[in-house]
Amino acid sequence: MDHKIGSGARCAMIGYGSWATALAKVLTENEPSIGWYVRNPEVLESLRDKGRNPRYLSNVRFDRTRINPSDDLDRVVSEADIVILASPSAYLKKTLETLTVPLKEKFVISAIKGIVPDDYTTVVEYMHDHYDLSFKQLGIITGPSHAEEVSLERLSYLTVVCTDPENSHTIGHKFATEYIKLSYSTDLYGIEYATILKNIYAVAVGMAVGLGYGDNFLAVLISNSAMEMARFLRESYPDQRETRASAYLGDLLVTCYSVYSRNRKLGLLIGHGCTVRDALDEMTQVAEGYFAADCIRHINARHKVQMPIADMVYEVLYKGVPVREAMQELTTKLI
Ligand SMILES: NC(=O)C1=CN([C@@H]2O[C@H](COP(=O)(O)OP(=O)(O)OC[C@H]3O[C@@H](n4cnc5c(N)ncnc54)[C@H](OP(=O)(O)O)[C@@H]3O)[C@@H](O)[C@H]2O)C=CC1
Ligand SMILES: O=C(CO)COP(=O)(O)O
Repeated sequence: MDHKIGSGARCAMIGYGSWATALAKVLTENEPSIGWYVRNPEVLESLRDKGRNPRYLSNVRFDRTRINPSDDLDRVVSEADIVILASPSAYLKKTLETLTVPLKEKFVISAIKGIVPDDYTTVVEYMHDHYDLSFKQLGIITGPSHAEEVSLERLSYLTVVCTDPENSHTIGHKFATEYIKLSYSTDLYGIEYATILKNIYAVAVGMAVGLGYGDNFLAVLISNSAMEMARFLRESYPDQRETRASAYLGDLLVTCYSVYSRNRKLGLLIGHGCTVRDALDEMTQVAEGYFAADCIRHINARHKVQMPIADMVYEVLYKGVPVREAMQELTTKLI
């Protein structure tokens, strides 16, 4: 396979949470038809009969002639050229467990912002290692983009990352609408880790807000988070990259500030005094930062990058350190 994507390449969405639903909406603005793997019978029936996902972003109405929802993963994948992974990272393995057809001839795009737990690898690394895919047939779609705003057609920027810029542009054209603008990059490693780290920092910001810290401190916490992210990328995988671009800094900012952010909400609940267990139980959507805090700690044991903010989040989430004490200690390490 030469890994060149043709403009007529057919897309399949894997997952039916809020991000999968938002991306499917965007794709169907341009694509005559997309495949869609939906495991949940209630969601499947509703998408087929009413063109609506009853569980996530139920405000979105799909043109039913443009979606092909199915609970047959093999069929959905067989009929596609581009497979878009959009389930939470923690359920990726479970989501793909019924797949028996090979992915070797496909282009696989991750829309996931998390680490595969237990494996301690990013989604791109996981697909490369376990499905024998070349990095040339793997990509990312990301950016500061809450599903809720995308569903309301509020202007958002997405970045497509592939090793081959021509492939990025072919994919990007499929997502370009009046309310979605595209950027492109080849920094697979840096952007994927940025999407993971920003979730941990948003948990830290939520904690600080919940504890009663003000805007002045939040600005310091977020600017230090941006530096910590850049330091991790520089020291773990040096490359020419502009970490102030929207796929890095922009995504960090939106996740730290937006009321839609699930990671910020998790931190907020803990800052307000919930136990970690109660806060997780309270969440109705996935906060990837919870899993990422543990995974990054594990991965960073190799790189030994100074990460006081990620360490603080880990200590609170996994070691039972009281959040007020941990945040107080962190304040002595920020500049
Ligand atoms: N939401 C957003 O704005 C954005 C999200 N992302 C990323 O997209 C990815 C998906 O997140 P998002 O769509 O928001 O998640 P949601 O919380 O909206 O949806 C979670 C999905 O996971 C499924 N799920 C829950 N528990 C299990 C389980 N035990 N086994 C299998 N599947 C399960 C849910 O199915 P069910 O309802 O049946 O339980 C649902 O389809 C994440 O990596 C996130 O970081 C990226 C950009 C923006
Ligand atoms: O990645 C996101 C926005 O760009 C979504 O962040 P949350 O998962 O914290 O809601």
